[in-house]
Amino acid sequence: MPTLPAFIDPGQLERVAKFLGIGGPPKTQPTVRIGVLGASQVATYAMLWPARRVPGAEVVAVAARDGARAQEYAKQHGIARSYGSYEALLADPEVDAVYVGLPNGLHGAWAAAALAAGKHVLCEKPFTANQQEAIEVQALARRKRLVCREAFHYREHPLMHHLVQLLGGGGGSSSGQGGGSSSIGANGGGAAGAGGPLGRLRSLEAQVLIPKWVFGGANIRFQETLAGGAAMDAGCYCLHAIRTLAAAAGAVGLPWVESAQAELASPTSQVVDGAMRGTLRWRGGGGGGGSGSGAQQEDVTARFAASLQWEGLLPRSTIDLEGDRGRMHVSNFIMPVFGHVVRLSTTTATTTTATATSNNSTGGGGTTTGTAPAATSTTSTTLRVYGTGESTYWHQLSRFVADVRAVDEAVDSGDEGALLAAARLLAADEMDCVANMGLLDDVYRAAGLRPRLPSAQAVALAQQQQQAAAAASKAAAQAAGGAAGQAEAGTSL
Ligand SMILES: NC(=O)C1=CN([C@@H]2O[C@H](COP(=O)(O)OP(=O)(O)OC[C@H]3O[C@@H](n4cnc5c(N)ncnc54)[C@H](OP(=O)(O)O)[C@@H]3O)[C@@H](O)[C@H]2O)C=CC1
Ligand SMILES: O=C1OC[C@@H](O)[C@H](O)[C@H]1O
Repeated sequence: MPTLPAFIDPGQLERVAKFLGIGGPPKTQPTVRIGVLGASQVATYAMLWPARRVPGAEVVAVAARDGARAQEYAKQHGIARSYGSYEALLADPEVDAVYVGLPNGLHGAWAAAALAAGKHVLCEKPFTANQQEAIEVQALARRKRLVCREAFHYREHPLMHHLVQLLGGGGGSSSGQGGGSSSIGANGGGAAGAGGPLGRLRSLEAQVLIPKWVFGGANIRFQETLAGGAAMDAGCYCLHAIRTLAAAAGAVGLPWVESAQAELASPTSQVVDGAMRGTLRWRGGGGGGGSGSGAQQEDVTARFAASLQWEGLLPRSTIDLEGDRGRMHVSNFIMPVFGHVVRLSTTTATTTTATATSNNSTGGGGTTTGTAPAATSTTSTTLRVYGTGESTYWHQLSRFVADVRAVDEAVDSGDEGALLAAARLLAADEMDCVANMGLLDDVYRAAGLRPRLPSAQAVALAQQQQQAAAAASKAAAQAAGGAAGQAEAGTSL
């Protein structure tokens, strides 16, 4: 039997097969019937492939702006119904939930239209064009008692659950050191208390860098009227991961944006960022960091870097955390199923029990026992966390379907406890989306750019600007013509 080279993970083929939606249990549970807006590639891998393997999820319809393309896509993927407009899909009574995989500037409008039609929504990231739009869409979801979730698929993967548990210090090694164990541990594995094995969290850094060869200049990510920009596309992951991990480690409340710097995608646009970096800060406080000590804590800082014009060869997504007892590096947190690494290094001040024999003034012998700092030792652990080997999208869809069912059942039953649980579930999505979009707005402001606009507003603004520019150039031409005429008249006198 041939052996695989050591650098090839033997589970990888199986994970790739799962990513492609191959295999899986028979579908026996009641189904959430999903409609997809946009006959796109992202819909294929983020929704259609996982739906083949998620019990209770079924894609029943697709809509594209062009009916023939929708039909072709439906045929290719075995989808029962296709529509030539998004409105037509939303009018389908046999669709329970809608996946919005459209350009950023259209997310809010189509999520709202889907909610108004009584459908639950899974909306691609970033949730909307800006925070105001997020507030409005989520308020509608709350009123309609429908799930409306931003598709941060990475957060549902066992890797992210593991990191959250690790930083929260839940469960794990009784050694209190965490890093010393051979495995970080599926159950958290960290020290009980602040920041887990890292100790009190001091700083975090998240990077999502997309090589410049990946998207051409015409891509939606560079379009002003589609709410493009690197912070929107890649930065939203950074901000979300930073918020999630800092909260797990005990940082209280929302950070503020201390500074941000944008690189414009093209010299002709004063709006679209090709790259964005910045710094966030949480004010430390008594008891922050989860220690419960009540002592004054230092601030926590976070840096992020997002790019759509990175010089590197392959996409890169990393998280680095530093606490007062160690540091952690996580690679490929967005697409962990294709390989990722968590490297944890903890430094422990070891103490020894020193026993000394001395003579005291009475001449009798005495023994003094005490502890003295002896040395520090650093332990590094590297591991991968794949869980069952399912993709981030599979985990996302599984949870979405479960939550849609829970909310529908609560509403149908009218049971008070179930309704309360459902309201909490909707509130969690609302707070999360609104907070992330608020940070994105602040990042743009700190970088001297304006927050993005929903497409309808952006198009109207672009038209106004064009009209104003045309009027100004006409006026200038007239003024120049008038001046030339006067000059001519002057010379002829
Ligand atoms: N979760 C993830 O892993 C990923 C998420 N995304 C997110 O998904 C969204 C879509 O990105 P991506 O798939 O790259 O985008 P695409 O350029 O592929 O567009 C997606 C779909 O949007 C529809 N669309 C509607 N109006 C327009 C318009 N005016 N211009 C262009 N397209 C339009 C098209 O659907 P049609 O013509 O068929 O109606 C198209 O198929 C973004 O918000 C992005 O952030 C993207 C990639 C990965
Ligand atoms: O996962 C992703 O990777 C590349 C990005 O440009 C994309 O929008 C994102 O969701």
